[in-house]
Amino acid sequence: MTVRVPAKVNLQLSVGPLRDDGFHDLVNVFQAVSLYDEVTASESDRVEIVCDHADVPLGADNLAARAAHALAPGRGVRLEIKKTIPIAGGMAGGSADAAAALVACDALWNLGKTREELMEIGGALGSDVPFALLGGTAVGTGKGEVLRPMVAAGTFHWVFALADGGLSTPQVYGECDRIREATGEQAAWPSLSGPLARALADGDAAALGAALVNDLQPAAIMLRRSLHRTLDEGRELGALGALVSGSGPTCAFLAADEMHARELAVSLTSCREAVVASGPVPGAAIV
Ligand SMILES: C[C@](O)(CO)[C@H](O)COP(=O)(O)OP(=O)(O)OC[C@H]1O[C@@H](n2ccc(N)nc2=O)[C@H](O)[C@@H]1O
Ligand SMILES: Nc1ncnc2c1ncn2[C@@H]1O[C@H](COP(=O)(O)OP(=O)(O)OP(=O)(O)O)[C@@H](O)[C@H]1O
Repeated sequence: MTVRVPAKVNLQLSVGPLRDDGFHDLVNVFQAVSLYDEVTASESDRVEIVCDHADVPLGADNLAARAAHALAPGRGVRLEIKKTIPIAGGMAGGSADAAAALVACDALWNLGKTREELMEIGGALGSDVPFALLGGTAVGTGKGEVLRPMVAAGTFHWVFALADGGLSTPQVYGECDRIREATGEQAAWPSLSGPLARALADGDAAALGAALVNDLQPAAIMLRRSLHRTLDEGRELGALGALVSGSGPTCAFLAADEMHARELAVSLTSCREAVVASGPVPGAAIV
């Protein structure tokens, strides 16, 4: 049972005040993009993780293993993960694998859960997991797990500048809080950007590029200064919009069309690798 699952980019990541449970209330506009991991589930007497990437943990802390356990505690499965989504890159790779494992195990074990039921289980594993099951373009509130699909016309063309090494998501949120405290900035209650929603509905890449926003960006740059140069380089090369993806360190650039995306990708020099992708695409699905 093989499931293909997309990465995400955050088009609007507005971070509200820190809650008592250690999470922040968000307005989080996700778009699923055509960079995919694949998870294959097969019968086994224990939970067993195999992965083609050395940086991914193979124990019970692997998000795919946690997903299998959440679906049917004590039941065995072999989960083979093929990674393309950067690890700790701000594109929800681990969450994507958890979503894929939920879909693959549900099918392998004939559990017949609805997508909504899987999203509910996924939400307890990580804030980004429900969106990896839904795909498309959607706005997440709460921790990011309460999702409402958004209208997006046409296809948007992206370039992702992949960095060496990752950034820890809790550390980036913590740095965001630290900066706010140091500057005396009060975290505003977040709301969906009207210009962003209109740009999506109109399929207007230039307007979307101008509306992209990520409140975690200053924190990610503080922890990885080189991101500033990468973002500047993309803007100088004519990107319609440039921002850190989620908690980083991947940088996302919006291009005018497919050709523009390819040109941008080959011209970027201040990153390990630049890849092109388009969105929106569907969420985790059996292939
Ligand atoms: C940065 C984003 O990727 C944007 O989509 C997400 O907000 C993070 O989602 P995720 O990786 O699934 O994160 P989780 O595993 O749920 O949470 C990891 C840690 O990130 C911080 N966190 C996450 C989500 C949220 N709304 N507020 C937070 O402060 C918390 O410190 C939490 O302990
Ligand atoms: N299947 C998995 N793939 C990648 N990382 C995993 C997986 N399971 C657990 N992890 C752990 O989770 C950490 C974060 O990985 P992940 O790739 O999900 O980060 P991310 O893309 O920045 O997440 P997000 O965008 O949701 O904040 C890794 O450093 C790794 O130790």
